[in-house]
Amino acid sequence: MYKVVFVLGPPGSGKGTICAQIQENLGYVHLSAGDLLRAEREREGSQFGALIENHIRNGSIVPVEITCSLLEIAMIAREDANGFLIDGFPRNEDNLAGWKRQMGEKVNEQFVLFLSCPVDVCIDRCLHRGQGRTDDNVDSLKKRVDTYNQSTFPIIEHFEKLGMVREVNSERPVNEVYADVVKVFAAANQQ
Ligand SMILES: Nc1ncnc2c1ncn2[C@@H]1O[C@H](COP(=O)(O)OP(=O)(O)O)[C@@H](O)[C@H]1O
Ligand SMILES: Nc1ccn([C@@H]2O[C@H](COP(=O)(O)OP(=O)(O)O)[C@@H](O)[C@H]2O)c(=O)n1
Ligand SMILES: [Mg+2]
Repeated sequence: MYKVVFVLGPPGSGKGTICAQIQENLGYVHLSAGDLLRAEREREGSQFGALIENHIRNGSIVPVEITCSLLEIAMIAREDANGFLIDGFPRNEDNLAGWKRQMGEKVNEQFVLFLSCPVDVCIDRCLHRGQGRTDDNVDSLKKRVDTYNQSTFPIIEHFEKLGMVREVNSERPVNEVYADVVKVFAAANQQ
């Protein structure tokens, strides 16, 4: 069984930043669904490049069969891992249903780390992220925030009802956010 922590929050809430630090210090392997999709988009011979780029620019969600397979392949490649941080997934009902079908029997879901941050702060961070992403522009960001509110927040609520959500306010400086996140992991791993 793979041990899994889902990391969710609006675009720019700091998911990638915090996951990198947890990977470095706690030995979980960081798998960003967005990074895996961008790598697949660039892969020579991929049938999905154009489809993925359309979704990314539109801030809409790629069909789960593609994303979940990329995640599973990446997990199989790191079977030695202590656990996995699944960053930016599941982002809608389709993601959640597909994950349950494909991975439900193979994983132990520890908790959901929810990085909460006001949308205006998140948008500002994305506009200054400096990674040259095709979706860090005002038009795409509006759509990404809509998708977050309409499709992703209900998934967080679903996990909340199951008692699985650990919310950390990520509007604060990274070191303060990280300190609280470490406490969440420490508590979860004591059980
Ligand atoms: N707590 C924070 N305070 C200020 N800036 C942050 C914080 N966390 C992340 N950032 C910056 O905001 C941008 C988005 O962070 P990132 O980790 O890529 O977020 P996400 O993966 O949730 O979109 C990056 O430029 C990052 O350096
Ligand atoms: N589960 C996912 C995650 C990302 N994506 C796509 O990839 C884009 C970028 O996701 P990301 O996680 O890298 O974005 P951030 O929240 O890190 O800013 C999303 O807006 C979607 O178009 C997806 O389709 N399905
Ligand atoms: Mg990210």
